[in-house]
Amino acid sequence: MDLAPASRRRRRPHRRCAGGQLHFLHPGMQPTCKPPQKQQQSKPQRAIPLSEELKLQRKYSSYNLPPGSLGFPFIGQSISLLRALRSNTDYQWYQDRIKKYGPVSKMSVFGSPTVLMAGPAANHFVFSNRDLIFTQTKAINVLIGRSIMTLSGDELKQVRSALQGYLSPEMVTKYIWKMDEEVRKHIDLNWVGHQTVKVAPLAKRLTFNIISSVMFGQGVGPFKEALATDFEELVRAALSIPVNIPFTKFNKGLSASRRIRKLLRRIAHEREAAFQQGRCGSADDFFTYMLALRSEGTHSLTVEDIVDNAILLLIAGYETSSVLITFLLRQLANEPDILDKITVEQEEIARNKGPNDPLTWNDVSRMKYTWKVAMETLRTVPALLGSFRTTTKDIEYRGYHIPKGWQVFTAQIVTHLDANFFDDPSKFDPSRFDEMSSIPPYCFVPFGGGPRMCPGNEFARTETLVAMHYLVRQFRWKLCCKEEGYRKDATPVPVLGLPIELETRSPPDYAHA
Ligand code: HEM
Repeated sequence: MDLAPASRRRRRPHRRCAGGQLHFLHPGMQPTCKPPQKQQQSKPQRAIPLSEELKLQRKYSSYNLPPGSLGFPFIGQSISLLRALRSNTDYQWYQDRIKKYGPVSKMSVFGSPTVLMAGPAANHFVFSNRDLIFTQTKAINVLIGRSIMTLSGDELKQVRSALQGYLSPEMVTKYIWKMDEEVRKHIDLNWVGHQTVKVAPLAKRLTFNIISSVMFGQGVGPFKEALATDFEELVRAALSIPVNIPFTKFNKGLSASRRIRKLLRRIAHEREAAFQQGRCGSADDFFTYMLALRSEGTHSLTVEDIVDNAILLLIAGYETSSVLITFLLRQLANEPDILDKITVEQEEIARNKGPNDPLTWNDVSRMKYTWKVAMETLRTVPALLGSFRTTTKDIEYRGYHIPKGWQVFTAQIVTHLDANFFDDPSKFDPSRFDEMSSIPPYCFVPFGGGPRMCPGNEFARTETLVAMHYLVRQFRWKLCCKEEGYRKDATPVPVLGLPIELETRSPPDYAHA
């Protein structure tokens, strides 16, 4: 079976199905949860057939496994967790488990024995333990190839440092004008003159356009539409069962992956030639940046590897940021006072600029209040569920043994909504970020933490603030369906896509020239 171009080339580090998106895609911590107590280990449910459970008990007879049950073979707790995510009751689901078993419990999700860990100390452990690696779905491995997510050792260090460099504030300063240009174009085309718009798909389109314009420059111009559709297909397939039968999601994803790869490979080779002839500089696009680093000996990635990482970066970047923009707009529809304060901040920044001057890094650095509102949005609706890892050897956490090959999982929402760390946690209150130092480490983790913390956080902050600058100055909006809820798939999605009624606020004197 021809799975994918990437699959022919390389070994896969591991192929456990985690059933999630990029599960992708902070020190001196004292554990805040109580130590494990015998009475917390309530009677294990006898859902798993006796022989299986006996096998397991025999295999790990000398282990002190965490309390909890692995449930039915293969299914385990997957269905009940998925149901909780879909109905947006996952916080309660985690709380029920924590109440029953304590902050460390075993279960089985998405085909693997998994240890759920709760609390800031658990976050710290998962983010920084060297014996844990990113959990990957087989589908993601096949579709995306040998990206940073699958690397280890020196290769991982090299790629991580290259990607971090490309997404660093110094680089964002150089390409922020492209974000500005894409936001203005997007608003002119999709928002101006419309009475209602659907925010979720538009935000996705906007963040896709921004990241593809920053990473590939004009190279994808004529192919942008097709590329966006192919990426949608790829993301859908990343969550599917990896069986290559015609017309399945996975099969369509494979075809999309081949088309994306073909286009990006061509652009990469063109850039390689231009770079060798001194016709482009390292800040021009992602490929030239990576080729320039290679020529300095910083890494030794092939063009094929660079293409794999470009695909990963694009996927990691656009889905998550679009969730943040969508939920910011959703929140602001119900918070006129907060919206007014944001508008004042943005008008102040606009006052000293010409109508067509793009926003600069300095401008964005002054959008402090707007970013607090964005952080509060990420606290209450994290763009990613949390972090999944897989153990590379038997490990120990708080006296419990976790066997090699098991998954560990921490959910962001568990600390984000914990009243021990955030007063009145269900209240939307951006002022809690006035003093960042008042938030204990590893409690607010929308971008993860430790050595694998999101390298795209500055990129995400900048594009979100640029988008908010133009949207809040130009429009006011109301939710078409006041009670519209949201479900969590790989990322949170408003059930109807968040249709809003738009009202134009002021003459668009800063619209795209
Ligand atoms: C609001 C927007 C974003 C959020 C909330 C977010 C969140 C995260 C989180 C939580 C992780 C770590 C997951 C883990 O530890 O399991 C992560 C990793 C990652 N993110 Fe982001 N992210 C965002 C935007 C971006 C953007 C814009 C980019 C790129 C342009 C990006 C690129 C990456 C990459 C490459 C990784 C993997 C890092 C590694 O493997 O070491 N992210 N992200």
